[in-house]
Amino acid sequence: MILSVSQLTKNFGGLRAVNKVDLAIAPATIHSIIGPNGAGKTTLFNLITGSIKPVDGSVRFRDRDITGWSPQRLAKLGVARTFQRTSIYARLDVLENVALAIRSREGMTTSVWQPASAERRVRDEATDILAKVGLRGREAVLAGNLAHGYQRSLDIAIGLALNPALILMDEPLAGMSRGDRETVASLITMLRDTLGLTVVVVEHDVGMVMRLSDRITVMQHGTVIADAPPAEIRGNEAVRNAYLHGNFAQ
Ligand SMILES: Nc1ncnc2c1ncn2[C@@H]1O[C@H](COP(=O)(O)OP(=O)(O)OP(=O)(O)O)[C@@H](O)[C@H]1O
Repeated sequence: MILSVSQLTKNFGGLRAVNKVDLAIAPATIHSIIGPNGAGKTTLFNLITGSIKPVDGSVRFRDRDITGWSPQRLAKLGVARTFQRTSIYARLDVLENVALAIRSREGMTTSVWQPASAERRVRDEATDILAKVGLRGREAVLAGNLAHGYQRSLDIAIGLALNPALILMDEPLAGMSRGDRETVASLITMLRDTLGLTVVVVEHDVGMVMRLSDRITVMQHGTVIADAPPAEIRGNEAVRNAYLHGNFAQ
């Protein structure tokens, strides 16, 4: 397993938002976490990515205990995340957004203080990453002027700039048109198939999750109620009951 979560627990006051959660993520897979509103998905995600600390339990990445590590430390180890709201700088161009992330990975200061060769290397790498996510030809566009779907692709490019082995995505399809969702879904598949990355996705679009994922973990009231490949999840009665209004008809 590339990532293992064991008995992870987090309380908010009297509320146990994440309750003794176990999770095992296999390398080079797309593993989705779904569940109704308030199930604890985002809290679990934040516990894994280090933005909050658990009261109990542990998170392991490969052979290392990373429980409570900061996002910066995790990034150095190869764990990246993308956010529900995009983390792009709208007033910088597309290339510069990725270049910033590369410089930050390398601990470089602003470009004027760098030798030209170092800066060229950064820009070449940024250009390569943008090509991978389908943004070739859009390097000079101001990020804020990109269409919504492309902004999400840029977000993913920024994540890739950290050179991760594992990328965690918080609702990558949220608020998108059908066409944009298809674009981002293909991109996520490419991350696994072409780049060999492991992708963990928290997502509300159950229909897309079913098509996209190798494995799905379903949460309700802070606990895991099912963990299986999509075909099994589809037929799972506890999961059906957790979702009112027949979400699985999609
Ligand atoms: N910072 C916080 N302080 C207090 N309670 C919180 C906090 N964050 C989350 N909660 C509560 O913890 C529970 C789990 O919330 P969480 O956001 O993890 O669920 P979720 O499955 O991601 O839901 P959604 O699908 O609506 O985003 C909810 O009852 C929520 O109200």
